[in-house]
Amino acid sequence: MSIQNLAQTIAARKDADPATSWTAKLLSQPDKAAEKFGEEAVEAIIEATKGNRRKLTAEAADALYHLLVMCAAHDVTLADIEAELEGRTAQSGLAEKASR
Ligand SMILES: N=c1c2ncn([C@@H]3O[C@H](COP(=O)(O)OP(=O)(O)OP(=O)(O)O)[C@@H](O)[C@H]3O)c2ncn1[C@@H]1O[C@H](COP(=O)(O)O)[C@@H](O)[C@H]1O
Repeated sequence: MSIQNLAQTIAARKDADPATSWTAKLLSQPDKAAEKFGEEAVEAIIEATKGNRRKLTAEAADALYHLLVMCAAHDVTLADIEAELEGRTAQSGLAEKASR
């Protein structure tokens, strides 16, 4: 699944029943969403330091999913994040030209 499709799926869970959807449950509990992102990020770090590529891939997917849920719980969308990244690309381009 693409990150864009995952973000869309998460956004669509805002009106879902927290009893049947883990995503809806986290969206209704922003602090829990943040806690889960922290846990998954630490698990990804552990696998990275162990050099376990397969487990790092799985933990990175968990961390990415929970990062998007945490952001969605605060109405920060993937488009917002992409716009932030785009702004940095433009800035670094300017900095590169200025340093020439
Ligand atoms: N990508 C995910 C995803 N990744 C992880 N999880 C859930 O996150 C929960 C917590 O993960 P953990 O790794 O902590 O699970 P755990 O059982 O505690 O295991 P460990 O901590 O021991 O590793 C589990 O219930 C997982 O199923 C996810 N739940 C949903 N999605 C996506 O979200 C969509 C919507 O799903 P619902 O949440 O069911 O609406 C799905 O179609 C998926 O695309």
